[in-house]
Amino acid sequence: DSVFAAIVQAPEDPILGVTVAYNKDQSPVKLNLGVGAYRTEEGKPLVLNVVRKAEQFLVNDQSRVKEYLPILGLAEFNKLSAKLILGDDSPAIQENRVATAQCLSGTGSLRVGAEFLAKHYHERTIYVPQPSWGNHLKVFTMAGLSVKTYSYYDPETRGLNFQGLLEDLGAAPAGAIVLLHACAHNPTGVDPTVEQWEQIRQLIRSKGLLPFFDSAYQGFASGSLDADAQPVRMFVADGGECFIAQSYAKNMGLYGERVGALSIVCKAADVAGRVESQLKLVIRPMYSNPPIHGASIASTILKNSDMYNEWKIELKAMADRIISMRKQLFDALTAKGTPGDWSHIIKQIGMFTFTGLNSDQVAFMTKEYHIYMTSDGRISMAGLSSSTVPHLADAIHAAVT
Ligand SMILES: Cc1ncc(COP(=O)(O)O)c(CN[C@](O)(C(=O)O)[C@@H](O)C(=O)O)c1O
Repeated sequence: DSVFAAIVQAPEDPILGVTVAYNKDQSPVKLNLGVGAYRTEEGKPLVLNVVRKAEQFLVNDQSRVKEYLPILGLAEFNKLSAKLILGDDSPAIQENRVATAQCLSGTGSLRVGAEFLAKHYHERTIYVPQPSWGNHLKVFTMAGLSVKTYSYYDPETRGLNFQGLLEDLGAAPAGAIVLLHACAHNPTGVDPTVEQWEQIRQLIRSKGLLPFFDSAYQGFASGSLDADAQPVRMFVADGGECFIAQSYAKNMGLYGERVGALSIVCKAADVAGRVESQLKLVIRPMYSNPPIHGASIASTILKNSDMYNEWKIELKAMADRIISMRKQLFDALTAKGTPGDWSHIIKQIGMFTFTGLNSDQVAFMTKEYHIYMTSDGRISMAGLSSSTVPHLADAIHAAVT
C-alpha cells in the first residue's frame, strides 16, 4: 500500500479553519468574525482605490517585464518599507545600518528572520507574549528556535499584565529574543502605553535582550502610520539592534499578494552589509526570490506623494470604521443590559476584540447564531457592519445569560 498510508489527517488551522467552517454554513445570517481580514459596511472584501490606481499604472507601463527580482526583492520597495516603519528622518537609515529583505508578507518576514537568527545568533530562545498570534509558535519552532512565553494579558482586567511582563522579561536569559507586537496586539487588542513601552525598552536594553517587532497593522490601529510606529521608533532611536517584520496585508489590503519586508537594524553599516549578504543565503534555498506584482503596487503607492496621501486617507477610513464597530457593539450590549462589563470592547485597539467569552460560549454562538470566531473568544471587528451588530449582540447576550 501507499508509502503515505500512515499519514494522519491534520487539524484545521485555528484561525483559517474558521473560514472553512463558515463557508460550509448555509445560514443567511452567518457572520465570519474569524480571520483578520477587513470587510466593508456591505460585508465585502475591499481593494483600496489607490491600489487599483497603482495596478492600472503598472499595467499601462509597457516597459515592465516579468524578470526575476533579486533574492532580497525590489530594492526600491525595501527602502520605502524601511522608511515607512522607521520614519523619513531615521538615523539608522541615514547611517545605512538597516538590512532589508522583501519577504512573503508578515509570516514570511517572521520566518526569514527566525531562520537567520537560528543560523547566526547565539541565543535560540524567543519569548512570545501569552497569548499571541497562534502562528508565531509554529513559525519560530519550525525555524529551530525554542519558544517561551512572557505574561502579557490579564483576564481579570482584560488589560495588560504589565508587572508580569516586566518580571518575565527580567528573568529571561541575557541575549534572549523577545517578540513584540508593534501595535494592535493580536488577539487581545491590548497595547502598552508609551510610558510602558519606554520601561520595556529600558529593560530589554539593560538585559541585552534582542527585540523582534511584528508590525502587521501599522496605521490600522490608530489610523496614523506614525503613531502606530512609535514603539518601534523608540527602540531604533537608542541605537540598538532590532528585527522588524512588516506586513502590507491589512493596511494596504494586499492579503493574497503576500507583500512584506524584514528589516534588521544593526549598529554599523558594514555589519548591515554582511547581514544582508547572509540573508540572501537564507532566502535563496527557501523560495529563491519574492513575487514582483504586490511589491510593485506597494512601491508605486509609497513613492508617489499623491498616492501616498490617498492611501493614508483610505487607511484611516478603515481604522475609523473598525472603531465605530467597537462603539456600536458596546452600545448594543449596554442597551440590552447584557450582564458583565463590556468596556474593554472600546478600550482595545486594532482589528480584534478579545471578548473574554470562553470556548463553550463561542461554540454556542456558532451553533445557535452562526457566528464564526476563534475559540479563544477573539472577534475580528472588521467582519462586522452596522446591520450585523444587533445579531452579534443577541448572540453574546444569549451566551452570557
Ligand atoms: C500579529 C500578526 N503577525 C503576522 C500576521 C501575518 O499576516 P500576513 O502573513 O498575512 O502578512 C498576522 C495576521 N493574522 C491574521 O490577521 C489573523 O490573526 O487572523 C490572519 O491574517 C492570519 O493569517 O491568521 C498577525 O495578526
